[in-house]
Amino acid sequence: MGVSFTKMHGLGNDFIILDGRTTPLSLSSATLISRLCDRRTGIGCDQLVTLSTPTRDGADVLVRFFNPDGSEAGACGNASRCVAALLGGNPTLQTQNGLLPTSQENGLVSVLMGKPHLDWQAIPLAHNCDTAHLPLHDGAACSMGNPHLTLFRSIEDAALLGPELETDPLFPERANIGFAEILSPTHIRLRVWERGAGLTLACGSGACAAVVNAARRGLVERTCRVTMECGSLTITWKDDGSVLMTGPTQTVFTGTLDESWLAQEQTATP
Ligand SMILES: N[C@@H](CCC[C@H](N)C(=O)O)C(=O)O
Repeated sequence: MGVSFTKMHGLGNDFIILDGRTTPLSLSSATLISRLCDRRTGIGCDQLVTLSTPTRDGADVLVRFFNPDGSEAGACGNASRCVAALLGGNPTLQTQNGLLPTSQENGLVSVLMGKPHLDWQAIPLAHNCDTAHLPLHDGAACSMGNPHLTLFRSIEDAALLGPELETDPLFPERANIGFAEILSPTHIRLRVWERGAGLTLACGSGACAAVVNAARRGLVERTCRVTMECGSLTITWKDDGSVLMTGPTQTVFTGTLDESWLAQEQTATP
């Protein structure tokens, strides 16, 4: 019997969601993940997401996020919102970055992404830097459970500068690179070169990081609309320090993975 999956997206940031809560999945190979994410020979997505039985009190589901290069990410904002929409109700998600409460209202899905990590060791950076004014294109860095650099410059620079900055030695775990244009004190236009995925149409944690990094520098207020290629998220950096992200999600289709893929899992070399 094949494995069923759901294809979803949040503002064009698209995901394969594999639900292993009833039938546990053995998805250990980075090679297989890359093959599934491939848009020509696999299903195709920006991130592959697995659901399993939670291990922490108060969580409804354990969620893991994988990039097309096979690497695992500690956070994925848009996928978190898609999982909440898929499960319905207001599930609490167990992630590498802790428990994330979710809510749904008027067709929009919110995730409380937790508090950004602003100190250089937690992002992590390779050495001590003023994380709001990095000596790298005058960017600002923070972690939303995954590392983000935000540069306040044209979104047109993303394809050119993103690849080399993702692997800059300043980021020992690589980084997601956001290009943010400040349109007004409550509106940012953003494009993100994602670690392990390249240019995507939207990045939820990148939108949170852009608002946090811009607000730290006094460029925007703590609630902002962040517009990406296919629409906008509303981000609020709350007074208690946590970041709330709200926006639309869409289920595209459900399907069943051909059994031959499971044989690949047995033979694929990580
Ligand atoms: N698209 C995501 C972020 C996915 C993970 C990222 N590429 C990483 O490696 O940290 C989002 O919506 O946050």
